[in-house]
Amino acid sequence: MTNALALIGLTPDGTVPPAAAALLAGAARLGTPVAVVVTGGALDEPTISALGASGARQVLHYTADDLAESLLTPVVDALAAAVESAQPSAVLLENVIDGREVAGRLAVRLGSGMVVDIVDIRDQDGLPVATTSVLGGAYTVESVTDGGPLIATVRQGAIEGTAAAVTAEVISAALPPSAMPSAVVESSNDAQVTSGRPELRAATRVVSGGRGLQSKENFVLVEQLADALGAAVGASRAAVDAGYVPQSAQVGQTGVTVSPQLYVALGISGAIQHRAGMQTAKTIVAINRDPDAPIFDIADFGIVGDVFTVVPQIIEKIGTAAR
Ligand SMILES: Cc1cc2nc3c(=O)[nH]c(=O)nc-3n(C[C@H](O)[C@H](O)[C@H](O)COP(=O)(O)OP(=O)(O)OC[C@H]3O[C@@H](n4cnc5c(N)ncnc54)[C@H](O)[C@@H]3O)c2cc1C
Repeated sequence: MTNALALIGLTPDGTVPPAAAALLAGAARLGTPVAVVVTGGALDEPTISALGASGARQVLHYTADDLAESLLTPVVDALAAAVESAQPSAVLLENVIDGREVAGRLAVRLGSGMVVDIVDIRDQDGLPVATTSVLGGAYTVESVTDGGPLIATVRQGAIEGTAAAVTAEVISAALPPSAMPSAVVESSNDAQVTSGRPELRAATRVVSGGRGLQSKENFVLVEQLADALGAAVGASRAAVDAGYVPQSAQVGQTGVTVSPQLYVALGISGAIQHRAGMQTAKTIVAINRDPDAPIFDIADFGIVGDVFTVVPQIIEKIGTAAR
């Protein structure tokens, strides 16, 4: 059986991130799931167990002395070494900035095909077939590669299910200093986390607000519903441009792409550029006072009404149900 690699970037405190399960589930559809982990030091037992619990049959663990200083180059080196030893049919990475950069550099090194932001992956007669959702979700595209492994970045939340839990076999190797040119990190500061809410891209529930909220003060209603649901807060570009929320919350073509289990759109018309970032959500709920708003074309549940009347009632009901 062929191997399929999943690059697992550990969290700053050394634990296995939630995204690992989806990457390994995708890899398991193609063959034997193999996790590739790059660290500056040893891997501890809980991390190895967690990788096995997420389905990694094998863990290819590379240590790199210059990992903290060399911007991503050691990770590309590690994946190139892993591809050489495991001869996989595919390499899956998270669709985040680092993941896309590593994927691109690896594809150039290997002369392989690369697809970004895939929403599904399957095996067809031993060939990995990756699916992307394009043009605002109006079309799906299936891609294969005709040489080398398929390199793909996977949209968070898009691949459902998990690989069977196993006991992972660990193979460790030290990476020699990279022969490739690399940018060098001279100093860095941790970003301040100012919210206890889930991170937007990885959230299983997202509540987004649009121009229909009418002001920054009113946008608190979106945050209240998000908190009642344990959801992340998103926004349309019109809401961002109007200054209701920072740009980091923008969902859509020029913002972030999300694929949560639940997406609630409040006072959002559903322009194609917004849909491009949320159309693959599993369940879409829209509240809009215009019955002809295009968001209702893709909503699973729609409420025609004023957000300032409907949303407080929903929050109240959620509170009652929780009591
Ligand atoms: C190149 C390009 C890239 C873009 N990228 C993005 C992107 O990444 N993300 C994005 O979102 N947009 C993007 N846009 C903008 C996009 O075209 C729309 O302009 C934007 O999505 C509209 O935001 P909105 O739905 O909040 O506002 P509107 O279109 O103004 O809709 C507001 C909605 O709120 C409803 N409403 C008003 N008051 C209430 C109320 N009290 N209760 C209930 N409903 C109410 C109205 O009926 C209306 O449907 C992009 C545009 C371009 C050209």
